[in-house]
Amino acid sequence: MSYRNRITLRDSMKGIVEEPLLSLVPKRFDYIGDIAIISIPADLEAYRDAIVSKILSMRGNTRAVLNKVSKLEGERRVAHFELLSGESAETFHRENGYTYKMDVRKVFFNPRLYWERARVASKVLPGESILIPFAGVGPFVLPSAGKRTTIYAIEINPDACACLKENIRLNKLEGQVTVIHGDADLILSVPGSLEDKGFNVPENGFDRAIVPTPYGMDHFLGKVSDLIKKGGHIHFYTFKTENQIPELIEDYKKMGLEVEFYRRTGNVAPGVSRWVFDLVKK
Ligand SMILES: C[S@@+](CC[C@H](N)C(=O)[O-])C[C@H]1O[C@@H](n2cnc3c(N)ncnc32)[C@H](O)[C@@H]1O
Repeated sequence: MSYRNRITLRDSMKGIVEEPLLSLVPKRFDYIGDIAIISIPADLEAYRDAIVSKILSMRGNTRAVLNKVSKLEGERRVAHFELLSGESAETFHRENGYTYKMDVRKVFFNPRLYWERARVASKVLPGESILIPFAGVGPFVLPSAGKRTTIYAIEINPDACACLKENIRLNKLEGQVTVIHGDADLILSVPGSLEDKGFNVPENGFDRAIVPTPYGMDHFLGKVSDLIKKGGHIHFYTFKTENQIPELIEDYKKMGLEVEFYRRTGNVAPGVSRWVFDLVKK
């Protein structure tokens, strides 16, 4: 969860870091489990130890501090981190009632999306069969499986895949989730490959798909839509500027997908946001 107390990290560094450098101190940072994650600008190099000490004093059980030194990279969407304090980047994170084990340096996980994941899970109905490509360590998988559904999850990063399997076990959801390690784009392109890999594809299609699409993979929506039954739901994530949205809604309509709801779920670059579209197949 993000550190959102009234006293920000920047406030608490007043008197230690002087202006104009003080304005470079991030106001907020994230926690994944007991690991604090910050991005310290290069100009604050001389103050790194002081910043780490301050972070460690802010929450008693902080076991490690990681400095994010690159943006999310590659198809695995993993950033480079420096370990500024502590022994390892392995942690247990609690979100929406489920426990996630992960090594923050090897997998993608964004703790700021906890509310959005709870929102999507609240739409899931018992008995549904649900396709979740780009599953990561399972933050969309576990809450959906917890509703007595059948989940089919695909993930390309072997480390994320191993964590996902471990998290299914940790949360006692074995038997409800089939996990495939592989390229979802490739798997969905070859007819019959889902069945070959152990997925029990329902005759009329899946009831629902949750698609936390990586950047640049919007073409994936057509492939998913082909696998969803009429009246079924797709929660589709995409990166767009606000002025692209009206045209996108028209495109979805032309694909036979009704937009039931959409909203911004975070900013990723100046002017560009992550949006979610709740779509219904007509
Ligand atoms: C934006 S992250 C979302 C992860 C997870 N759903 C979450 O919300 O934390 C995208 C995930 O898709 C995986 N990925 C990227 N390309 C993929 C592909 N072609 N097939 C399957 N998984 C892929 C990445 O390894 C990463 O875990």
